[in-house]
Amino acid sequence: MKVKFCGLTGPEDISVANELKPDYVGFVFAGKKRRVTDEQAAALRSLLCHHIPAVGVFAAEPVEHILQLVISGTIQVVQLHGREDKTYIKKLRTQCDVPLIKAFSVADAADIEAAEQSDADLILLDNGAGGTGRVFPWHLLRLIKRPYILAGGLNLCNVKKAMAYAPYALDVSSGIESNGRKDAAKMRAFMRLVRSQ
Ligand SMILES: O=C(O)c1ccccc1N[C@@H]1O[C@H](COP(=O)(O)O)[C@@H](O)[C@H]1O
Repeated sequence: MKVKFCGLTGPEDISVANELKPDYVGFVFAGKKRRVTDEQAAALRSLLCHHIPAVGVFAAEPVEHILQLVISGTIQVVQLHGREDKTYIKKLRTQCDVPLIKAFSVADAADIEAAEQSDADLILLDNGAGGTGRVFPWHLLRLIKRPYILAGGLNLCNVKKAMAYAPYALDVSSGIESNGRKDAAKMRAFMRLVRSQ
């Protein structure tokens, strides 16, 4: 099962990622808590093992900005975490040829249905606006019929249960932090739990 470590902000986080080799790392260009500037993200990308794709996480970002980050090689995958509609996705697709992840906040069966109809390459199921550290009602996952990334409140206590739903990937941010910063011990423990399966 694939793993994405999201919201990396410092060189020390990248060292741990290079050691653990998650399938993706995420740089957040949205919200306040984990937001990085273009320059910070470019510096982090230059330290990151070149086999690990960097995912840019955005919320209703101008397409031109995303394009700049793709062209400069700062990010290799785009994750849309806002209310981007089909027109936005079409515009992005015509201008940049990278895998596209669309996040959906899940509260009920209608949200699952909306996610299933997405034009994105992969859908990501989350609770709320992203980075909240809260889970959504996982029993709704039995309704989903396409591969998905499971996000929202994953941590060392619930990751095994999450894996039983067999998502394409697990995406974790808050659950591998202590005092608002990435915690190397939690990152290692999370990866151990996933890879020991
Ligand atoms: O992490 C953030 O600060 C963030 C801000 C705005 C949009 C998305 C954000 N992160 C995404 O949130 C999920 C899960 O986070 P958590 O494990 O519940 O903290 C993940 O997809 C991040 O990419």
